[in-house]
Amino acid sequence: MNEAPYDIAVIGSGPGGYRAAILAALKGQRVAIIEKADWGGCCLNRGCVPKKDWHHTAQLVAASRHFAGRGITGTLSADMATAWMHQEAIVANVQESYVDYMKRLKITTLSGNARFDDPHTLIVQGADGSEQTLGARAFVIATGAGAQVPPPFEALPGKVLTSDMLFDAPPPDGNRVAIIGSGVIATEFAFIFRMLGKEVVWLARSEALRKIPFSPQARTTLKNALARHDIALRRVTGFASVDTDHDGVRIMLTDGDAVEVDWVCLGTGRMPYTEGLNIEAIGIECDAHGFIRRNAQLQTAQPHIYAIGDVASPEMTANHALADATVAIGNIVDGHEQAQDSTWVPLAVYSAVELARIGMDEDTAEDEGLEPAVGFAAFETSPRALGQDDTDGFVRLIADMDSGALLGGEIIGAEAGELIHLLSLAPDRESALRWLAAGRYNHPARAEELANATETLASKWGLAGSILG
Ligand SMILES: Cc1cc2nc3c(=O)[nH]c(=O)nc-3n(C[C@H](O)[C@H](O)[C@H](O)COP(=O)(O)OP(=O)(O)OC[C@H]3O[C@@H](n4cnc5c(N)ncnc54)[C@H](O)[C@@H]3O)c2cc1C
Ligand SMILES: NC(=O)c1ccc[n+]([C@@H]2O[C@H](COP(=O)([O-])OP(=O)(O)OC[C@H]3O[C@@H](n4cnc5c(N)ncnc54)[C@H](O)[C@@H]3O)[C@@H](O)[C@H]2O)c1
Repeated sequence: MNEAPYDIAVIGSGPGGYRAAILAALKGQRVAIIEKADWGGCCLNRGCVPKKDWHHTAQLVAASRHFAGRGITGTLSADMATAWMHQEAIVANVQESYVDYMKRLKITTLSGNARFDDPHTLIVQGADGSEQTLGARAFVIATGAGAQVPPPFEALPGKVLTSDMLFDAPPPDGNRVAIIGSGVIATEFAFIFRMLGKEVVWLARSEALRKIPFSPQARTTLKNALARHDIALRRVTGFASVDTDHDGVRIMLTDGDAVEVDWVCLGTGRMPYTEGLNIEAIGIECDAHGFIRRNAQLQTAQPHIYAIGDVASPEMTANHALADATVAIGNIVDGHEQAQDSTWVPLAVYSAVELARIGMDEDTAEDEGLEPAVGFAAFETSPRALGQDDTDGFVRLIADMDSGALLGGEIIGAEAGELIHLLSLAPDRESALRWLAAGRYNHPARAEELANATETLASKWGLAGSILG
C-alpha cells in the first residue's frame, strides 16, 4: 500500500464516476478516481457531448427550410469533416474543465487500469506497466459499456464503424452511409448524418425506438419529422453477409437484396464493461447480460462496493449514471439507505424531433392498478413555437385519477430535452401537477404548454380540486 486508504475510490471517469467523485469530494471525502482511457468516459468523448454538438449543427441545417419565408436568402450546406473538428474542440474544452475541477477539489486522479486485488485494495496499472496499490473504505465501479458488433458485421476502420470509432478518428470519405439498428443511436444518427449531407440507408429489424415506451403520437411525430428530410427506416429480416473492398461495403440481406454503401455506422447495442476488473475473485457477479448485480441501494455482493451507470444499469444513459452517482454517494457518505428509482430519471432522444419522457406510461400505470388520465397540449398553437416555425410535438402529462399525482410525462418537440427537467424537479409526485399549474411562467415560452396540459387534466378529467387547489 502506498499511502493511507482513501475514503472512496472510483473506477471510471464517465458521467457516473466523475459525478460520484465530485459529490464525494464536496462532502469532504478523500477521493481517488482512476481512468484507463479518456477522462470523461463515453459520454464526453464518444457519446452525449459530441453527439449533441452534431445534433445542433443538424438542427441549424434542418431549420434552413424555413429561411426563405423569413426573408433569409442564401444556401446552406454542411460538411461532416468540419463538424467532426468542431466536436473535437468542444470535447477538449469540456475535458480540460472536468480535470481542472477535480484538481481544485483535491481529488487524486490516476491514469491507469484498475483491478481488485482484494475487496479493499485496487491495483492500478499505468500505461508503462508500472503498478501501484490503493486502499479505500468504499469503492464505486463506474466502468461503463462498449459497443457491441454482432455478426456478420466486423468493425473495420474507414468502412464499418461503431459509434465509438466514429468519434475516434475523422469520418471516412464517401457520401453513402448505411446505419444499422433501430435504437437510440441509429435514430439519432440517421437524422444527423442526413443533415450533414450524407445519403442515409437506414436498415433495422424492428421499428425505431421499440424498447422505449413512447406513445403512438410520439412515434408518428418522429416518423413524420424524419420523412420531411427523406429519412425512413427500412425494416429487414436480417443481415446475411458483409463484404468490404476499396469501393465500399456490400451488405447482403437475408431476403436476398444487396445494399451498397461507402461506409457503415453500427447502432447495434452496447455491452457492460467489466473486463480485467477481477470482480469475480471478490465475489461480485454479473447477470446473464453482463451487468454487475446490485441491490436497489446500488451495492454489489460486497456492501462497500457500489456499481453505477452503464456497467450495472440496463437503461444505459448518462442521466441514469448521474442519478446513480447521487444515490450511491448519499448512501456511502451520509449513511442513507436510498433506493434508486430509475423510472424517475428523464430520457431524451435527439433526432429530427426531440423526444423526452419520464415516469410511467399509461400501460405501466394500469398494470400497477392505477387509473391514468392524460393531459395534452400541442405546440401547434404555442406562440413561441409558431414564431420559431417549429410546431411539431406536444406535452402529455399522465396523472392518477384518484390522487391527482403525476405518474409520468412525455414532451415531444424542440427543447424537449430541456423542458423535461420541469417534471423531474418537482418536490414530490403528489404535488407536482399543482406545482406546475401554479408556476410563474415566462411568456411566450414552450414551457407554458406544461401548465396548459395541467389545465386539460383539471377540466377534462375533473382533477381541478387536486391540481388547481
Ligand atoms: C453515440 C452515443 C450517444 C449518447 N448520447 C447520450 C445522450 O444524449 N444522453 C444520455 O443520457 N446518454 C447518452 N449516451 C449514453 C451515455 O454516453 C452513457 O450512458 C454514459 O456514458 C455512461 O456513463 P458511465 O459513467 O456509466 O460510463 P462511461 O461513460 O462509459 O465511462 C466509463 C469509463 O470507465 C473507464 N474504465 C473502464 N474500465 C476501467 C478500469 N478497469 N480501470 C480504469 N478505468 C476504467 C473507461 O475507460 C471509461 O472512460 C450516448 C452513448 C453513445 C454511445
Ligand atoms: N440519448 C440517449 O440517451 C442515448 C443516445 C445514444 C445511446 N444511448 C444508449 O446507448 C445504448 C446503446 O444504444 P444503441 O442504439 O446502440 O442500442 P439499443 O439497444 O437501443 O439498440 C440496438 C439495436 O441493435 C439491433 N441489433 C441488436 N443485435 C442485432 C443483430 N445481431 N443484428 C442486427 N441488429 C441488431 C437491435 O434490434 C436494436 O435495433 C442504449 O442503451 C442507449 O440508451 C442513449
